[in-house]
Amino acid sequence: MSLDEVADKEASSPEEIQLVQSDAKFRSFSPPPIPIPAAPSIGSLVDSVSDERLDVMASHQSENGSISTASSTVSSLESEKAAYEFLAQTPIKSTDAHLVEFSEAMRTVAKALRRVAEGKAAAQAEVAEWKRKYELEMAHKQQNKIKGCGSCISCSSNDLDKLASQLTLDTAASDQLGCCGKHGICSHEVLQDEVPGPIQRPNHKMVGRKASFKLSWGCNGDKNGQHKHDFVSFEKGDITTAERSNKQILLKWESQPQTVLFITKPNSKSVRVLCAEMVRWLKEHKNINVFVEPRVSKELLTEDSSYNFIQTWDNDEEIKLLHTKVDLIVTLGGDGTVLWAASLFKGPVPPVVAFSLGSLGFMTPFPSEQYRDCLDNVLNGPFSITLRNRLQCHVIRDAAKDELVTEEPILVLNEVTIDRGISSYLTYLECYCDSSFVTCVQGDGLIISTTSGSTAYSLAAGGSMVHPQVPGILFTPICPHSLSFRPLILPEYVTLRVQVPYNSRGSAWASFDGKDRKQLSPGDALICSISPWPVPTACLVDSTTDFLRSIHEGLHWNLRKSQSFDGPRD
Ligand SMILES: NC(=O)c1ccc[n+]([C@@H]2O[C@H](COP(=O)([O-])OP(=O)(O)OC[C@H]3O[C@@H](n4cnc5c(N)ncnc54)[C@H](O)[C@@H]3O)[C@@H](O)[C@H]2O)c1
Ligand SMILES: Nc1ncnc2c1ncn2[C@@H]1O[C@H](COP(=O)(O)OP(=O)(O)OP(=O)(O)O)[C@@H](O)[C@H]1O
Repeated sequence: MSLDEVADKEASSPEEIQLVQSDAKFRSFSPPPIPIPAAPSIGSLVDSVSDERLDVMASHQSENGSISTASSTVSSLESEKAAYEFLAQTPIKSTDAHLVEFSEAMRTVAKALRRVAEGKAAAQAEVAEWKRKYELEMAHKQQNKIKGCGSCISCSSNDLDKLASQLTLDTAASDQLGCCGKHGICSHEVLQDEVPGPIQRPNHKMVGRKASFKLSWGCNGDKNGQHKHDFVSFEKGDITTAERSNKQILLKWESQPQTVLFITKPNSKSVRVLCAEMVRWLKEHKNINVFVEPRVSKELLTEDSSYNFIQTWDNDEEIKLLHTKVDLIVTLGGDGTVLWAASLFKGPVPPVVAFSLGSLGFMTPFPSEQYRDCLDNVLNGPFSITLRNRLQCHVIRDAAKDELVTEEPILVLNEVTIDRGISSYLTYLECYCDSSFVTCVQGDGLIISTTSGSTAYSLAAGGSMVHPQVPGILFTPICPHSLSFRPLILPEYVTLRVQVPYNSRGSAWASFDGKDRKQLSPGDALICSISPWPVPTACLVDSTTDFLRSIHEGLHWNLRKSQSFDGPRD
């Protein structure tokens, strides 16, 4: 008699039959099978009930409040009846235990596979970064072989080799150690004599060599200050802060900038008019080559065919090469236009001069009415910049964890938001920082923000405002359903992993600078770290003055009428 037959015999009520049948069905699908002999005697049947099964039964009994009953049931197992009763009454519970055990084992395997996939993404990012460093170094050496370091008087080739060999640090700043490493950062590394553009328009003027520039770090506004990478000295075993990190960064052209890219807010008449005026002024008064977006090119040419000097692009491949052609980006719009401009560059970004034609303008300090003076100052240089870090975000799909190539990383200047989308359930997210568990988010979602983005969505969700030059990553919950979930600011060198657990009730949605919603299903993860490609934005005055001005004027930060002198005093 098979176990099912035994059970069938004992199960007399329809409910019991159902239970026993479903148990049999489960058993046939359950991968770790309960050892069941084909035609057992009652003795072997009892023997075949594993220790685990007894444990389950014992715990089942103790759960029901009678440990003593459990032991008496164990002893009575020796009787046939008790065995049948046990099988009839507990099959689902015991099989469930196996199923739970099995599914937990599967989850562990899945987790391990996902970790591998995530490690792969991080490794790919690292490999890309090392490749870039290597290519920069090779290009740099090549250039030096050809013509030496003409622009940096005090740099010798020995220094160069020494500096090149120091290219071991991970930070974006240290990446840029080059022939000007002692005194600043040279842009030679990203310059090319010839631009391998895929499609050259016949009537378009070829864009010349990109202008080179140098970055230097001033100290407390001292514009002649020197750039140093070592913020900490530990001579003679004593740790001291050698340099303050909050230095103003200056950009000084070493050759005249020749090409400007315009990025403009769509559907705005005032922007269109201003763009047409600025483009003509730059061409006629500064002899600058101008690139515009295809939409703007159409608009300008429809308006006046004499704009035939402007250049544009036809496809994404050409966008990828823009950074090799463009010396400067001019944006006309609000913060959203700066975000849009940054999103076009998946690698290095030329300096951005942002004119304010929006309502807030945290990242758009230049007044559009004075564009001539502003552009004159920037084209002549030197000018202060804010080096705004971006976050690179990799989405790791649970379903694609075995595939070699993961989805392209997405770069954000403000933040990546993981929220509940249209779902009305709480978002449930597991968060890790490097390999340490951070927390589980249960609420509307989570914002992982750059310090530039600290005044945007993160601020609205209760995060702190942080000077954009501070190297950090903000970790800000959105409406957490917990009283103690305060926002965090983490150091810029960490890698964050946000995972939708398998037992989440629904999907989460990731959006990048408020765009490109991507669904994250249970098992999917998002990995974020600081990108090696910051966005250098030109300052009207300097980084700190511009930042404070934007929070005063844009947000009316801490605006309160002053208390009058007239009243009680100490
Ligand atoms: N509740 C909120 O505050 C909320 C909600 C969704 C998105 N956002 C923000 O909107 C950004 C997208 O901007 P958009 O212009 O494309 O969308 P949008 O047109 O909806 O404008 C969003 C507003 O955020 C401001 N803003 C953008 N970046 C900022 C920054 N770094 N500092 C201060 N203010 C900033 C813009 O000036 C604008 O007023 C997202 O990155 C996100 O930070 C905010
Ligand atoms: N060149 C562009 N192409 C496509 N979309 C753009 C472009 N520039 C800006 N946008 C989009 O247009 C929207 C509005 O832009 P922006 O924030 O600059 O203007 P605004 O809303 O008038 O300014 P503010 O937000 O300061 O009031 C943003 O969502 C942005 O992504």
